[in-house]
Amino acid sequence: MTKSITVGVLALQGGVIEHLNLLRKATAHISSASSPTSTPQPPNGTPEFTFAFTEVRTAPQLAQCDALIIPGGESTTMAIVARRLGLLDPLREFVKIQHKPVWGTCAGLVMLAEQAAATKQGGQELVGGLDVRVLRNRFGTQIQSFVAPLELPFLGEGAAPFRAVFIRAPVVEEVIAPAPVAGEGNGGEREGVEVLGVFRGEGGEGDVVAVRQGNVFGTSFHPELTDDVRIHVWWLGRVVEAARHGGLVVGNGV
Ligand SMILES: NC(=O)CC[C@H](N)C(=O)O
Repeated sequence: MTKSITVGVLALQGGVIEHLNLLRKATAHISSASSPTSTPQPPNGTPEFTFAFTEVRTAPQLAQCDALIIPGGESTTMAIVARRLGLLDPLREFVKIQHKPVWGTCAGLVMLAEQAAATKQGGQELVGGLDVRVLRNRFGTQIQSFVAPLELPFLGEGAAPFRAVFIRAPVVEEVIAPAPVAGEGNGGEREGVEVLGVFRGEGGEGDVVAVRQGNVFGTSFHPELTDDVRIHVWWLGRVVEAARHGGLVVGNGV
């Protein structure tokens, strides 16, 4: 039987439509090579999954979702609106108790961090889920926005660099719970944080701009502002994997 996977984009503020557009475009690339349809297909021709993409503004809408994107925008505003709509605790439950796949871009990455430095006075509320501390606005103000080629090995060996768009972007300044090195267990607890992308600007030592911890993925930059579907395709692949395993994305392998 075909299973429907509902992917939400948190639509309180920020780049919602751009993500929805690229998600729709990405589905064309999820199919197996032998069946050029918009959904993954087993050999007998019945799609294993179909995707539905939807905007999320309320807790009941979130409850319909199998996976969620928190877009770029302004994390302080998003947190205030989420609090008013009673969405903060349902979001925390979605990420940290139900372990559903979640991807945060830019402000979304800030929301998914357990800690944020350079927050506004009095702090800001976060959803959490990634054991990292982010530093907001690492690359300056809006007019200092830039595009730079970024090597992302998780996109495959020899993958062309990704044109990464940085707009008042945060960086991961500290990984609080790193992924264990091969051979070392992590005591059966939740898996650690894998660094999936490092940006090396001029003279810089390298800024961590893409991380994953189990079901939670975060990027400092904005793939939805390009026409490059590769990261959306990769992430939807992880969502399909999670659906096959009944929720949690298992293991650290990418
Ligand atoms: N483009 C963005 O999403 C900017 C993020 C913003 N600086 C924040 O901290 O929320």
